[in-house]
Amino acid sequence: MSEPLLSVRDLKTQFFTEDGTVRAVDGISFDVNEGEIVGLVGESGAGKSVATSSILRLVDSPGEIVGGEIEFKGETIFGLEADDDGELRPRDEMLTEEEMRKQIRGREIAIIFQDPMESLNPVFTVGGQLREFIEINRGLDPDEAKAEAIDMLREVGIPAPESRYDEYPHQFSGGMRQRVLIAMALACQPDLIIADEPTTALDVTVEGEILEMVTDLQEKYGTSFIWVTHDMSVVAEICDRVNVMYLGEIIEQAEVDDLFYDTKHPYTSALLDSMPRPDRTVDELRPIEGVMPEAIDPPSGCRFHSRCPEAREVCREVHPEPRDLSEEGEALHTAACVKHDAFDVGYDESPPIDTQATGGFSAGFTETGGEAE
Ligand SMILES: Nc1ncnc2c1ncn2[C@@H]1O[C@H](COP(=O)(O)OP(=O)(O)OP(=O)(O)O)[C@@H](O)[C@H]1O
Ligand code: NI
Repeated sequence: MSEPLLSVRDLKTQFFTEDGTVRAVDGISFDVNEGEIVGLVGESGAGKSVATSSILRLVDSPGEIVGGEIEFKGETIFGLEADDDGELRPRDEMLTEEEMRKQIRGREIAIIFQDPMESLNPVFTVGGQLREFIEINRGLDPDEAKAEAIDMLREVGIPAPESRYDEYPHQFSGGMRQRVLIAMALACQPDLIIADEPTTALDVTVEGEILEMVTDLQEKYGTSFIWVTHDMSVVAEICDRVNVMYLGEIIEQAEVDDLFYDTKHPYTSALLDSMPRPDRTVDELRPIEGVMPEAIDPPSGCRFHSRCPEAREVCREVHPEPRDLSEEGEALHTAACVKHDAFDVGYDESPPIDTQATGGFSAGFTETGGEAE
């Protein structure tokens, strides 16, 4: 197999706040291969955005990447080594801040955010901004860059691109603005586009159209994507492989069909049960019980145990690292859950525990309530 385009190993990013250390990304590993759309999925606060900004080394104080390796096309975006005194310092071959700015960000790795108005300047025309971006990054002269900008607007499905070129961002709908950002991301022909929930704010029809367009463009240009979302139906629609995040960790990683039809982590099952599906009625929808604990003080053992319907005593004690649970000859499928035999820590003998998901509390209340009446 060829080298992955991007490889992330044991990445840790923390925020040093007054209340303590927030372990926003706590040792995640995953790859992105050429031409793949890789999903990063999980509830709000799971660490998806911190993970993607770490890849571009765009973590602001009080945040810091404190460990791990990020390799992109054989170059070291992040990597530490111990010096003679045992202190960790950046490895010599780690790209400098200037190299990140000039070579990587926007050019080789582009990023698209949820809110297009963060990236578009309201006082300049859409076309002007796109043209300038192409001029600067690709060294084209203004006329060539304008022609290219119009082509790109057409490419992302903006009708009458010649006339819309001179309009301002507020004259575009949310969906059209998001298409402009995709055009901008594609304009430098990057190898990787990171999309951080770009369709979350859009209505479902517009979202569907954009996802379809992205799939087409991906095939045409062969660009790799990391697609961040909390929505499993988006994952189903466009991803080849998926990483499920919970409280700073990747708890399951698989090809999209394996994730849906051979789910191995109870959190992934819970996410899937909470999602509307054509083959289910609304009554069958089950929201995930409880709230995600704070990343500043994660639960002991498995971080999901406090909300897990299958939690046992051992889950409170053992912190599982993801393991490959695929059969021989199958694609990689990792999960971090000790209910699988591969972990061999005594799950089967361990007594079940009450959690927010087993109805431990609510069952108690209903019983007493019933008796009182
Ligand atoms: N500047 C910051 N200072 C302190 N904590 C932060 C900061 N930025 C993020 N965090 C914390 O890091 C954790 C991960 O946040 P992140 O934004 O990556 O979540 P997310 O999965 O992208 O969620 P969402 O779906 O809401 O975008 C959260 O606990 C968040 O509170
Ligand atoms: Ni986010």
